[in-house]
Amino acid sequence: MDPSHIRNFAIIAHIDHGKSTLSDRLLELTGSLTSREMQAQVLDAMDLERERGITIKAHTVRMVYKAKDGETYQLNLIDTPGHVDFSYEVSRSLASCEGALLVVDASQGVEAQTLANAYLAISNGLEIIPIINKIDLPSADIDRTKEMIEKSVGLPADDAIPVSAKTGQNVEEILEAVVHLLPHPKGDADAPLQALIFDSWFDAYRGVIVLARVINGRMRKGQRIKLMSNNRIFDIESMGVMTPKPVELNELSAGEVGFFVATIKNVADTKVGDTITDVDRPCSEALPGFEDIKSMVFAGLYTVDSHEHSLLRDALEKLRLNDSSFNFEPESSVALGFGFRCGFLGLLHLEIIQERLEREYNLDLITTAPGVRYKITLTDGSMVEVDNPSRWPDPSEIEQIEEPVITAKILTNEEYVGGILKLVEDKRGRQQNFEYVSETRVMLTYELPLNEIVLDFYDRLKSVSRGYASLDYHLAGAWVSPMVKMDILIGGDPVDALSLIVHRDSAYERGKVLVEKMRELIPRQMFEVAIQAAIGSKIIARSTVTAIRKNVIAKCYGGDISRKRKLLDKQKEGKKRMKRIGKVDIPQEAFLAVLKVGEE
Ligand SMILES: Nc1nc2c(ncn2[C@@H]2O[C@H](COP(=O)(O)OP(=O)(O)OP(=O)(O)O)[C@@H](O)[C@H]2O)c(=O)[nH]1
Repeated sequence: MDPSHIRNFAIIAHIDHGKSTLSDRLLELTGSLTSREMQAQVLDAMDLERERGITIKAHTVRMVYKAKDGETYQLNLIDTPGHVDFSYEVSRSLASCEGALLVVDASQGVEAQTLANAYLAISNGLEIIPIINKIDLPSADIDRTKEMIEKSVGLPADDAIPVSAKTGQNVEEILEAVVHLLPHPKGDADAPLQALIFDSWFDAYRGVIVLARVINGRMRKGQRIKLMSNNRIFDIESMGVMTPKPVELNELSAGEVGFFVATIKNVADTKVGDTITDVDRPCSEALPGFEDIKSMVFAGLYTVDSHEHSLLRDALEKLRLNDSSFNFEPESSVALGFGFRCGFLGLLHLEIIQERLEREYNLDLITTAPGVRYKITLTDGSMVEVDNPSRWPDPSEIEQIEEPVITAKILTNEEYVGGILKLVEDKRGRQQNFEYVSETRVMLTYELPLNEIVLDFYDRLKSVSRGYASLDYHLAGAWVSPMVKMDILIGGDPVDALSLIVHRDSAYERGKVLVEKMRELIPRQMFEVAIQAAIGSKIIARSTVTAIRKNVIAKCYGGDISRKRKLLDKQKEGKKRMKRIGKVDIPQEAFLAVLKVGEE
């Protein structure tokens, strides 16, 4: 199609501001969907996405729109994931667009991810149309929202379009604005092929499916293509667009967006951000902005039942086919047996993988405390990267430790600033900026060690702000910090899976709270159990689970048999979620108790 009649755009928003609802409404208006098909929100296809109300994978839909000027346009809506863990994917989806709709909830106003996403769009050179959504709500305040868009995002808001994605009010105006305000793509269809991969996944029936934006040249069925980051060569077997149903095509040319299936076996070969070119007539250089995304958060995954270990490996392999940003390698623990050390983009990513393993593969899992990767310079001058406490070098061999640091932007109401400042100081944060973005809203910019964020930061931020704070972060560098390895001993034996890396100055406090928490979580046994926290050979905290005196069944003395049965069943149920370590049964929660340490 003639590029002057193509518009490629994304919808960006803070979580829950109505991106999916608006996308559905646009599809409906352009006749891409009948209202019968609208029952479920189609863009959030996976069950898990729907249940959690978040969009995990980016998708793209082609719509055909007959505008009021009588012309017919091809509108490609590129859906972007909304969460910080996936910000690289967001930035690549944006790089395949010329414009973006910035959706802001009129009752909430601008939030941290509104800003983060708006800045990503601006830095990718996109034209932005502000959309003020949810105007049907009684608490909607259009003027205030406009003011926030101008003041904090720095975009003119006079032309912002007030809509209700729920009732459909004013939504058609958005389509007109897309056609008239957003620039059309400018590629050259006769140049050598240059296309950007902005998503890929594994489909059980079709193999690896890649979403790409053709920047220059043409992509054709049967074409032999090369991926520029790894020089791998594949043949395009089929291609097309989602409408949102897949429709096969023979060609996509400069400016267009679509999917293709090639002879690709492994989704890890198709890296988001990579450039596709033609083998016989290659382009001279790759598109800018390619990054190999690295895991930021690491945790061990083990099955409660050690016989299920190979099932876990199969499940991880299958999940990895679909998600190249997640990786794993075998590890073993004296306490937990054989398991896997896994790397994730962030905490939400970890939770998603863990939940899918439990739900789709029916596995009962133990996750060890999530941590980060440290760069350690040893006294002999060599350097190692350590993300697993069990590989922590002997302190006498450590010269210097560097920990990853993020820049966090927290947007909140004035009245919660006090509580949040205390929290970020507690978490070793260093203030970079403190700024009023409106009369009552404050934007705090802090540098914080990532290690402190993966523990319990989100939950505590939510509780000190009663939910009125939003957070966005990106990796900013590293600090040299005196980190130490803290071991937990149960009944005198160190439990390797409970070890964690903490800052030296908070080790005592952490240790104290942790052994106390563990004491509450570990059920009483027939004997006394000591719980100790230690740094090296030095015990820094201790608590004791006292022994049970009576047999539980004795309580049912004289009772009828069904009560006794019930009690035994209940005990069995309890046992299932326990892991026996040495002589002691430790419940699953105890392994995550380290996460709760910061809570009052
Ligand atoms: N009253 C009202 N509710 C809306 C409107 N638009 C969306 N909602 C509701 O707001 C909630 C969030 O909407 P979604 O469309 O799922 O939000 P989202 O931004 O896609 O969320 P993520 O995919 O999680 O980023 C849902 O309960 C919607 O029904 C609107 O115009 N008015």
